[in-house]
Amino acid sequence: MIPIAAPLLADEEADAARAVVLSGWVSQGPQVAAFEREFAALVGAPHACAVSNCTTALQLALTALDIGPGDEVITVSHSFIATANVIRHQGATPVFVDIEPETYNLDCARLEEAVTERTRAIIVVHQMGMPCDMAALMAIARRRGIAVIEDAACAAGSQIRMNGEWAPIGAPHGDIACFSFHPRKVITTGEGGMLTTANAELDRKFKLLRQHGMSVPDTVRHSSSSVIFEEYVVVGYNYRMTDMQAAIGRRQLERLPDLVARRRAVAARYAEQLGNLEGLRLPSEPAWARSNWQSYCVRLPDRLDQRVVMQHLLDKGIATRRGIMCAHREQPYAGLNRRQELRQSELAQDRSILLPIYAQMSAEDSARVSAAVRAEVER
Ligand SMILES: C[C@H]1O[C@H](OP(=O)(O)OP(=O)(O)OC[C@H]2O[C@@H](n3cnc4c(=O)[nH]c(N)nc43)[C@H](O)[C@@H]2O)[C@@H](O)[C@@H](O)[C@@H]1N
Ligand SMILES: O=C(O)CCC(=O)C(=O)O
Repeated sequence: MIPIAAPLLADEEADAARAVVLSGWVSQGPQVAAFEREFAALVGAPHACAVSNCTTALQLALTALDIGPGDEVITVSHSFIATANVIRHQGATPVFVDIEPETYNLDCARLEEAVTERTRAIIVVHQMGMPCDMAALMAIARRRGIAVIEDAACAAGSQIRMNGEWAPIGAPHGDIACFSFHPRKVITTGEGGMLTTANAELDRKFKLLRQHGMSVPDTVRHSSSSVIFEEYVVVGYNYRMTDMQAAIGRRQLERLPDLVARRRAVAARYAEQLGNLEGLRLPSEPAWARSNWQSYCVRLPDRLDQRVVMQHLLDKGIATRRGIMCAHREQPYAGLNRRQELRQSELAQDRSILLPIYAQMSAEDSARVSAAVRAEVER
């Protein structure tokens, strides 16, 4: 069976987790602090804050920006449902903008028509690891005074060229970037997330909010020679990452450049093997983007039925997924007023499929997938 995805975890990660277990300190502690420092350095961000997953990272981002009832947050419907859910959980209103079919990312040409005087933030998704056009987006956001949160759940290791310079996603290019370390992502800690920002005050808020609003962290009190009484200065959450997870994350970070290089090689093989198929549209990078290829999404010819193609591939032992879901088609969002048609989002969900891609995928396996796709298209 060729899976849709597979994390690359080995002895290094197992040994790192074992060492933490045997150390006796397993909750958020020195490993989390080191993981934050190393992640910040890798993406070129002044600050990083580790949390339990990317969904809680997005929630903290909105909370730190004081987004709540009466506020509107612009995002895409075409994303994993957590992107919309975090807006709803704040009591704010998600406003969906359509995507551009080439990158599956927010169509910046459709952005301004969705802005109102209530728009407080944009959650822009770097979908499947492909950077969104941040130059175009930030020009609009800055002009209109709207905060920008990057949902970089899939985008650790992706790069964008801004003002002539290549930079990792997460620098950040908006106000806050949020990452996921779910096993379906390029690097994993089982569950896990990270917020990066250049704003020290926002970082201070994230670190307070993730740990119950506690004024002096338990780690500090634990190693203090004088008695300290902590206070609880805001209504916080428990969104901590454990030291076992962080220790695994540190080993995964060391692998990140190699993991991305290997995924890029798999994507290049797909492009070569599937490039000349009539009616099949392959993903491609704009000149200013380098994807980590978290997912490889192909748009099927209109005459093919997505589910039938997926079943034929599964019958041959090849797992796929349908195009990224659209939140506006799910029950919790069915009654939401829509400000624009989401035609490209719906077409992307209904007419695309995600092919298997992971760092350790053999050339033989990607050739098998390509041959199976070719058979469907030429059927
Ligand atoms: C591109 C999108 O990818 C993912 O969406 P998706 O539709 O592929 O998600 P799901 O179908 O729920 O996929 C999760 C899959 O991720 C794999 N997976 C999940 N957890 C594990 C794991 O621990 N080990 C291994 N080996 N594989 C794991 C399984 O194949 C599982 O089916 C999500 O991560 C989205 O957030 C993302 N936008
Ligand atoms: O639950 C999932 O499938 C993905 C969610 C995720 O990536 C996260 O919250 O970190």
